Amino acid sequence: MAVPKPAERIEYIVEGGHRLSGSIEPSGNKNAALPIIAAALLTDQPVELSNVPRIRDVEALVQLLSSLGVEAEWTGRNALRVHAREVHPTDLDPDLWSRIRASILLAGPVLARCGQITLPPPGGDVIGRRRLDSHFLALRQLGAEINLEGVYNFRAGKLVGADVFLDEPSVTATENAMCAAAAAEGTTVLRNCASEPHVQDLALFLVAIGVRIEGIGTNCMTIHGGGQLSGAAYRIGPDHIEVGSLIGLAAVTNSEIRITNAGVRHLRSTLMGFERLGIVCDIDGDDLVVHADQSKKIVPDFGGHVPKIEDQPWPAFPADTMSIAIVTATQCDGMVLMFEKMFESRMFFVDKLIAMGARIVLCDPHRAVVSGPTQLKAARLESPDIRAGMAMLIAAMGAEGTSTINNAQQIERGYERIEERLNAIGARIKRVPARQ
Ligand SMILES: CC(=O)N[C@H]1[C@@H](OP(=O)(O)OP(=O)(O)OC[C@H]2O[C@@H](n3ccc(=O)[nH]c3=O)[C@H](O)[C@@H]2O)O[C@H](CO)[C@@H](O)[C@@H]1O
Ligand SMILES: C=C(OP(=O)(O)O)C(=O)O
Repeated sequence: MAVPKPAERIEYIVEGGHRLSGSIEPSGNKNAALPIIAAALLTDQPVELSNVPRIRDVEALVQLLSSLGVEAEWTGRNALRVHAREVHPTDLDPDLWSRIRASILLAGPVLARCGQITLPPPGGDVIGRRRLDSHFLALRQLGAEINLEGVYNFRAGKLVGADVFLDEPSVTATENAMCAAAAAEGTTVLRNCASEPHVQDLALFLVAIGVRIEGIGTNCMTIHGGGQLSGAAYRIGPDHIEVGSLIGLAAVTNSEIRITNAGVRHLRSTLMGFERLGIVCDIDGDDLVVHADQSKKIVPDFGGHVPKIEDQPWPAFPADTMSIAIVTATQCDGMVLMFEKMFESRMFFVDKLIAMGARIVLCDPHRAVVSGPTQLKAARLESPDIRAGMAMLIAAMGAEGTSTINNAQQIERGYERIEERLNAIGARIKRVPARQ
């Protein structure tokens, strides 16, 4: 699958009102695959990755690796071999580098490996200001000199371990710092760091190539750097955001589905969020079963007060599941406050749900009150970002009539062959090139 040029737009035509049934397995975690592929540059030995989601962001990162002179080849549908025998961080194509957020994840590994890299500002979802200050703060403390005039230039004669306190638990800043610390001489303590499942996955990958790390899964990691790094075979964990999306989808379409190999140990906050909406899943080994007969009654707070679902850094409810929870709440009985604390533009897509018949009051950029249930009606939609796009796809599948979702290539940045996989369990989605 080639990375789309910006003009290559995809449209989904979605027939609403069909129930789904059967089993579906989530893909590997996008936000784990990206830093792990980047971290494969820390070693000059081959790395074999499996369960790699074959999505647009990953394909774009693989292209970035090739532009650095790194061998990266698909050895199976979801298997990627990366061999960074050499890394040449020169003449980088700004267009390619600014297409995805994850390009910034190469800063730590390439700096560690080559002593310098000059990056164009990264791209990614337009969901509010996306500060990089925590990346700069951490890499500077590990010995990097950083010049930020126009492009971002990172240099380091030698990276040296340090006691780093992040100004916020930024996911990608933690990941960059972990990679730099893995190569830095001595011990690094990373305090106030992120601990999302993808951060843990990256840590386990670093361990697999020979880095000693304590505190994985907590907000304080100790990384013993500077050792010889090897190659490894590593399997990427399931995408808990995709699992959350499938729960929402099943609830909105009144479907019974089994989500296989769902990685249930990372789902507590997600399940708790959906339980507040009256959606209870059964855990069966590592599978999750969403039954069709959900009460979908919003559970009020003690004393009958309006409850809220709010996102926060891990282990709280994930920011990337918020849009999915909002569309799900439109089909639930009662009132709930959705509080998106992390991004200031992620909630604006609710105007599309309102146009479809949802009762939502957007109080400010961070808070929306949803009152349900309401029957959604088909509409012509446009996806602004990965998760809002998925939320629209869910809305369209639960709506009366046939909807069109334009800009659906955004959804494909994060979800692999989603129309094919959902059609296999009963959805009616047609994927077509967008009419210009
Ligand atoms: C490639 C990748 O991995 N992208 C993920 C990564 O982005 P990314 O690493 O860019 O996100 P960050 O963790 O840096 O921060 C996300 C936003 O939350 C804010 N913030 C963060 C921590 C905090 O305690 N308080 C706070 O308000 C930040 O200022 C920022 O606006 O993490 C985000 C938050 O889980 C996810 O939405 C993105 O999908
Ligand atoms: C915001 C997301 O991705 P990115 O950080 O790559 O833009 C996401 O995965 O929802």
